[in-house]
Amino acid sequence: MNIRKTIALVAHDNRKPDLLEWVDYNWQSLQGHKIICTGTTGSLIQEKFNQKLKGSKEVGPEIIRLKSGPLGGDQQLGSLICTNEIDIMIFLWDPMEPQPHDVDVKALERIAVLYNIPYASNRASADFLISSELFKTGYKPKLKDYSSYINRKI
Ligand SMILES: O=C(CO)COP(=O)(O)O
Repeated sequence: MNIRKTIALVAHDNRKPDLLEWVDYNWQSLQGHKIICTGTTGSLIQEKFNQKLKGSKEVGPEIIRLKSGPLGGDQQLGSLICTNEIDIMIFLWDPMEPQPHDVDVKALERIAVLYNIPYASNRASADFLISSELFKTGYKPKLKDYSSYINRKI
């Protein structure tokens, strides 16, 4: 990944206030990067940047909104991870409430682990991630070699 990173930001409804507070605190560190969100999270983060930059000449980060999570947004995000288009994911999922698309959530988490992208699922991890020296530099996650699986005899 380059210095300019593509960062996925996603939160379930009960965790959106947490994520917005985190963005509010870290918005300057997010400037210059590209942000990809599921639909509703993306609208709220866009609003947050509009608020932060109101009356300033500075422009906010590019924010791309996918579909809302339950409507396929998690799957779209997983697909972007498979094609190496996401460098980092911060996904504050709700540990207290089942979601209609729990299977999609699980699939997204699995793909994030499979592709070894830095992934934070709570605020403390997100804090460590954004304050890491590696956040400011290029970094290449090491990928496991799956060639023996791909070339297996069937
Ligand atoms: O459900 C989500 C992630 O699983 C988030 O979707 P929204 O950002 O559209 O609320």
